[in-house]
Amino acid sequence: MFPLLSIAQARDEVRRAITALEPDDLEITAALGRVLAEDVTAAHDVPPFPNSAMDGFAVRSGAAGRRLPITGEARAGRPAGRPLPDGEAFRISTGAVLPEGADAVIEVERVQERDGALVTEIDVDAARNVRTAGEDLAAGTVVLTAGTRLGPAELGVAVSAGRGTLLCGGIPRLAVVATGDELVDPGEPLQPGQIHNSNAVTLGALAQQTGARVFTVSGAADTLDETVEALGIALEEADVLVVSGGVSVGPHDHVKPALEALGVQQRFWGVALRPGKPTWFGTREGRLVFGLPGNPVSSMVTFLLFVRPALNAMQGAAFEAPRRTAVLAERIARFPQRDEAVRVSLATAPDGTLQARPTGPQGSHISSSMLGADALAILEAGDGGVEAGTTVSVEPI
Ligand SMILES: Nc1nc2c(c(=O)[nH]1)N[C@H]1C(S)=C(S)[C@@H](COP(=O)(O)OP(=O)(O)OC[C@H]3O[C@@H](n4cnc5c(N)ncnc54)[C@H](O)[C@@H]3O)O[C@H]1N2
Ligand code: MOO
Repeated sequence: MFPLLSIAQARDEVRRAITALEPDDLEITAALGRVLAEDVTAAHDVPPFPNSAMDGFAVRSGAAGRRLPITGEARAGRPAGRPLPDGEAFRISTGAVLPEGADAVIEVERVQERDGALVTEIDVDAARNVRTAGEDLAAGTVVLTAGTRLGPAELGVAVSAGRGTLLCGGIPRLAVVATGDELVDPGEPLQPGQIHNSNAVTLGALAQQTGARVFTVSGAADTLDETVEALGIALEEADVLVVSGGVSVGPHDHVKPALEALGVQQRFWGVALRPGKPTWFGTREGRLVFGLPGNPVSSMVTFLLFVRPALNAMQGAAFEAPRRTAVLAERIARFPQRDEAVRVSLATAPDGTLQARPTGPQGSHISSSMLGADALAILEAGDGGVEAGTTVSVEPI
């Protein structure tokens, strides 16, 4: 396993092995959660025309107390069709085109209406209740950039900008194989020595959350033959294969020899990271294979640090989310040999600083330490501890 790579070196190895997937041209209703593979430019001004922000009357600006005959109407989708003559008012609905000749809208509740005319109750300044063309999105400007993950708001902006389809990064096809004789499916009773296979569920869920299509989740017993068979089947279809467990140095750890037998080329094995030391990474013809340590926290942390960036980049998004800094709310003992990814919850202190508080005991088997974790605080290896009040680097989960 030696020499151990640093987290950054291991990530560089992963980054180098990635090829972005072929993009898909998608109907916009099918693009939620996908990564934009092109810049989106506003095809026209949004709003496309000056319009009213209120139900009321289109008028020329002027002092209170004017009497203006109501001689036309502009409704949403049905413009008045002629300019507003001086000294008159057009009835207007919210969102209707402001007629030429008008420069303001007076709300219906600010006028007295009698005998086909209105009397203004207030001074009306120019531009009152008028939404100008392009005030939201100006024609020709880039409103969304390639690499953006598309949520409901992004889809709405793209539609307003004139788009009905979007070019989106491809979806990685991902397989999870959990290895170990001790594993039992969720909800099944446990016999002596058995545990529930939680990693298959957490890793599949993390992959789905990162935009991958998890097409198979399977298990393999601790024999070389069965491991080769399960990994071989998964590799047929997968862009990314995630294997849980069996990557350490035990006599029943068959993942590495199995991958070797399947022609997967090792890129690294071993990272100076706690939890996650025995993390393994290899490739076969552009397919990525991650062997993640079996401890439940180790597998989640190494997924977040290595697999998630790869999935993001394959879809055309940034490889890593930018790190932030936070102030430690409690002292943390340091680990002498490896950098440590401490699960922390984040909160903003009254003075505005971001505070990071460990989620509790940090053993790699304490799956509950992932509950309520907002980020991984990356602490450098060393002696002693990192005191409360120290600024540390955190990676959002
Ligand atoms: N002699 C040494 N032993 C170990 C070393 C070492 O350097 N020298 N490293 C330790 C570290 S660190 C880790 S992490 C683990 C990783 O081992 P494996 O990846 O081979 O994982 P397993 O041995 O298969 O399992 C470890 C642990 O996790 C539980 N597990 C496994 N799969 C699942 C699953 N799908 N769902 C839930 N829990 C799972 C398993 O029962 C074990 O308790 O190795 C150390 N040993
Ligand atoms: O590196 Mo292991 O993942 O400490 O528990």
